[in-house]
Amino acid sequence: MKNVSSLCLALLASIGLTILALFVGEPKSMHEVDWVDLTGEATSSMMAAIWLILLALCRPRGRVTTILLFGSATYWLTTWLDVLDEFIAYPPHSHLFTWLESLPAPVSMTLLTWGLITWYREQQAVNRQLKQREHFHREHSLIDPVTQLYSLRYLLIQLNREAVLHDKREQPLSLVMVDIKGFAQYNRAHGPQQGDQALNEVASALELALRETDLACRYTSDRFAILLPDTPPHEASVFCELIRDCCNSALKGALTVTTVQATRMAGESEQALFERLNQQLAGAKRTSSAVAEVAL
Ligand SMILES: Nc1nc2c(ncn2[C@@H]2O[C@H](COP(=O)(O)OP(=O)(O)OP(=O)(O)O)[C@@H](O)[C@H]2O)c(=O)[nH]1
Repeated sequence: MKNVSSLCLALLASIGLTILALFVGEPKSMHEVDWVDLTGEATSSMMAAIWLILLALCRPRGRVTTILLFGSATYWLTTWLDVLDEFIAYPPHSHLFTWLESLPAPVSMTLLTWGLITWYREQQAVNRQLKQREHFHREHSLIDPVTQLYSLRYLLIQLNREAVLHDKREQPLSLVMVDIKGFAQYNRAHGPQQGDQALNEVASALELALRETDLACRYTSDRFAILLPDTPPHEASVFCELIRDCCNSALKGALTVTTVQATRMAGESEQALFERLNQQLAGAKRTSSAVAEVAL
């Protein structure tokens, strides 16, 4: 059990104080006991004991917990002395128990206040850390870990922005899609590390071929998408061929890519645009397989 030593210490202190009280004072007779007072003080003491146990059980070890445990243990001991006071009469010349009942109370309150302030500061630091971690995660989920290109999520954010400009200012907006042919088989034959290397070669080729305003992202496993803002269809078509040649020469004949391009129509949704590109890609792959079969 966490913080069990603090609980044992508090219990030992209460036993010690009880023995000392019995040693110094005289037990009161039953008719001297003020039962209303006793009920109030016993309830306070019980609640203080529950706070102490809960703190010991719930809090992890550390500076804040130590301060809070000391504070609440001291508070519980003062309430315990109040309960004892109901059963034991101290001699008028002995001030020890008067002091013990009065002095630790402000000390315990000061400790508890200090502990709560430190707890608040600790929580603020934890919140800051969590925020930073969440920000880091959000930033990095926009980057594909294998190719270091942007992820599809980032491309969609940018596509949304560009689509607004496209609709408002009638600036043409095109997209190119690149797909590596037979990548699954290449992966099986050469292993995933070689597969990763091929993906990185395509990514580097894309980065070299891109203009400053273009944006390449990893669309899915062996598929890449390139956003070409302010690019009309005929320019996109030239760019599409250029990208295909760049990727093929980067892959040095080990693999080849299929590329297709589409220009966004006014008001066309991102989903419809990608659907059009994927259909074009499927058509292009079918044609190239048919050509390959004829060649064989
Ligand atoms: N090395 C590697 N392989 C991946 C990664 N992500 C997905 N893959 C693999 O890429 C392959 C993609 O398979 P397909 O979509 O069938 O692609 P393909 O074999 O090129 O098929 P076609 O595109 O129709 O020619 C699967 O075998 C995936 O396991 C990755 O990050 N690294």
